[in-house]
Amino acid sequence: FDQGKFIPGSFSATVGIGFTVIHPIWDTAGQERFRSVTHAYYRDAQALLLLYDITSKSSFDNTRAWLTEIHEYAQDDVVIMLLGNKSDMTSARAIRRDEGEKLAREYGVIFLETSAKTGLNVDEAFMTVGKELVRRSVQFPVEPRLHLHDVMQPEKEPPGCCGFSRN
Ligand SMILES: Nc1nc2c(ncn2[C@@H]2O[C@H](COP(=O)(O)OP(=O)(O)OP(=O)(O)O)[C@@H](O)[C@H]2O)c(=O)[nH]1
Repeated sequence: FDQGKFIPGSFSATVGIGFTVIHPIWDTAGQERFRSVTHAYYRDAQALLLLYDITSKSSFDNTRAWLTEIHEYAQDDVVIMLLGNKSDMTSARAIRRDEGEKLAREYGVIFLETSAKTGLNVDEAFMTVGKELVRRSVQFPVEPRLHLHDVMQPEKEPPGCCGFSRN
């Protein structure tokens, strides 16, 4: 997915294809069988976008399991966004918007309905996550974990004049 839309024909089971905007973006596979692999991807993530398909009840039910698991494994201050994707497929809709909103409220995460096909709310989703990351970094600035003096060697006296000797 690129420039607010998905690229037709470019879909496959994905376990880590990404591109760089500010931070790397990883699209991990949502299937159960990849769950143990995906821990590694999202454990240190600052933001997570969790997508379900509004035409699929099972995909919606699956996001509840993901939200529970993310609470356990992800960083405490991670920004989580729940996205109900395929909102263009109105006639096949299986999950109402208010059901998505309710789930998001339950887990205290941000919610939007998107369409990767038409681009509806795709930019908004990334902008909202970006703004929330900035807001949190201003509100709760993170102490640097590594201090320069921890890694710098103390300056040593040069061994004699000019640092070399002649035989
Ligand atoms: N109409 C419509 N189709 C979409 C939309 N987003 C994705 N699709 C289609 O849905 C199918 C699955 O898309 P993927 O992006 O591979 O789904 P996924 O959940 O990431 O699948 P995995 O890579 O297995 O995790 C593809 O045929 C896409 O073309 C959307 O917003 N609207």
